[in-house]
Amino acid sequence: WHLGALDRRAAVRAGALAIVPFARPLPSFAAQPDYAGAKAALKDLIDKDPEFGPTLLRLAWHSSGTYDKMTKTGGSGQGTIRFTEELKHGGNAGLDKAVARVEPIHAQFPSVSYADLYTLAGVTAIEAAGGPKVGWRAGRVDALSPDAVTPDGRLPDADKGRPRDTANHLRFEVFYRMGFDDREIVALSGAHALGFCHPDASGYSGPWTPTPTTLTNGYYNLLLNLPWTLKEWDGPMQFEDPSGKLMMLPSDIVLIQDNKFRSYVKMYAKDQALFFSDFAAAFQKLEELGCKNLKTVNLA
Ligand code: HEM
Repeated sequence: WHLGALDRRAAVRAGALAIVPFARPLPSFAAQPDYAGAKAALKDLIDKDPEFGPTLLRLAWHSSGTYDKMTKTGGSGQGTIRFTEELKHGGNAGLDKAVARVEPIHAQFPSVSYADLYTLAGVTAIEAAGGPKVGWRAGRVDALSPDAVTPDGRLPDADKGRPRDTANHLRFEVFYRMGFDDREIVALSGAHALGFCHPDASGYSGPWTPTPTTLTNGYYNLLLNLPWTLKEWDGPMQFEDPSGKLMMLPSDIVLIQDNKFRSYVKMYAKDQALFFSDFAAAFQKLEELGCKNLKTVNLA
């Protein structure tokens, strides 16, 4: 069915343009979600409370760290960590507070999905802590019901008993399941340069480094150079430095007990730039596991 030029003009005059078959689809006037605005609001939240930055980073990681490459389930893509069903998973203790503090930002930018917002919070926190710029792409679509929540047990436990069991857990049950290798496990663990363990969340206590709001390769240097001993207390098994102020989880200490992990710890302890570039690549991979059709957007 083809209209000649004259018929086409007649059709336009008759107001029938929309049914002319060769008319192009009308451009969409729906506003692009304001990702830059959302990022600025997240940055503002962190600037006002720098110790909350690491908690947001942990939120981003736990929202992504449920991915299973075999079944292609889990991952950050559907924003499911906001559901009580997922927040009550053992590993997510304390993250209800982080979800609650992101809520007003979602209310301010409702067209940015929760899934995008949580991962954006992670990369914003890394940058705010002086870390590398991590690539971030938009387009995650929130699940509307908790049906997409994956079973509890996909996030790492900090202690599986013997060091070899903890190492096997990190490798086979958690990080290889997501598609990471040993080098990436050690690079990602460097995030523990930031933040604290909270007795009312995980039960563990204290910061890993003396500068918990600044990302450096200090975590690796402390692991290698301090004499870590068992902390004597009523809480779960953790290690402390001679001052008693810094801590390591059994899953951190495993990174110097296992020879393969240890070689990467040494590598990053010597070279902060290499840590930053490996960390940025691994974190972008993490936050995009299982996500489809992501697109680069302007964040400036
Ligand atoms: C290797 C396995 C890991 C284990 C067993 C582990 C375990 C933990 C535990 C028990 C806490 C304390 C939570 C609390 O009490 O508030 C914590 C905090 C944290 N984790 Fe991990 N983690 C692991 C890997 C990672 C990764 C891959 C990242 C990010 C790339 C990460 C980032 C953080 C951050 C930033 C905090 C501090 C949170 C805060 O200050 O509120 N962790 N982790």
